[in-house]
Amino acid sequence: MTVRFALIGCGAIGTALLELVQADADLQAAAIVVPAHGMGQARSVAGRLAPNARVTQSVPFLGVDLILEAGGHSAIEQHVLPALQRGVPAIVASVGALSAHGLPEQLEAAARDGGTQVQLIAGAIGAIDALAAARIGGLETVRYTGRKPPLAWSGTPAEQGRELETLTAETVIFEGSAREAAHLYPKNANVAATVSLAGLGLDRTAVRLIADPAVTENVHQVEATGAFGRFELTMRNQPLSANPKTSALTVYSAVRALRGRAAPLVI
Ligand SMILES: NC(=O)C1=CN([C@@H]2O[C@H](COP(=O)(O)OP(=O)(O)OC[C@H]3O[C@@H](n4cnc5c(N)ncnc54)[C@H](OP(=O)(O)O)[C@@H]3O)[C@@H](O)[C@H]2O)C=CC1
Ligand SMILES: O=C([O-])CC(=O)C(=O)O
Repeated sequence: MTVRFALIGCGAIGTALLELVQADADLQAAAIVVPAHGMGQARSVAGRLAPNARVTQSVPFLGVDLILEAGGHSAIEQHVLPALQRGVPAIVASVGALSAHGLPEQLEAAARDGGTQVQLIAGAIGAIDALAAARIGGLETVRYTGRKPPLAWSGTPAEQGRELETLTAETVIFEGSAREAAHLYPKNANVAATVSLAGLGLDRTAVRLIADPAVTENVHQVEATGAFGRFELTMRNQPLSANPKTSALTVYSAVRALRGRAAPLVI
């Protein structure tokens, strides 16, 4: 069975994903969906990595079995909700978008109306299976700390009142709930949203974000306690050269989710 997918967004994740799946016999990039100003660049990526894909500004009505979103928060309302309503299943990378009040419920309603399902990928973090399972027994505390090199926070509120390029010591740039973190840092705190949605929820998950000149990786730490016991997780992820805000593991997580739709055995 060949799964024909539409890729939403053709930036760092989208391009690296196309590169990894181009030789997969049972996956076919049927469409690449981008904003008007991104059509030229997406055509050039398609020419190199997905010559049979249509480059469009909206998900085609025909010939698409699945959509994979890697376009940013705005792509959820623009492309994912309508696709779900028409019965097309979706895999979502921009999990932080679900920090908007009402959006998780809208996604659920759209998927229910379309008789389909939306999958949020684990992305740059691990142990989401353990956390979601632990929730069933009852969680007490979940803490998430995201630590990245200073320049990975450029173009974010972390720049207010400080020069990221000249930081000499680790600096806490945010402390608060996962909901606030995901809202304020849409390109850097998707993991905060993922951890909270799997665990204690967007408002009860404590988040710290740190700009640290001593690290070269994107470091994600989760500490959880509950009836299951406790765990501490540290991920030291290599950033993508095309976008240092984003870890390479996010791409692998998206590819894994995609391959899982075509594979006869899934782990
Ligand atoms: N779940 C996780 O663990 C992680 C999730 N992410 C999220 O994944 C998403 C993609 O990341 P990444 O590839 O690194 O980001 P990039 O900025 O490299 O690529 C995103 C691309 O999508 C385009 N785009 C913007 N809006 C839309 C839209 N409405 N429809 C289609 N395309 C759109 C952008 O265009 P333009 O630049 O012109 O706006 C850009 O080309 C981001 O939301 C990011 O925050 C990232 C890392 C981890
Ligand atoms: O890719 C990462 O390391 C995490 C990230 O950007 C996010 O949580 O949005």
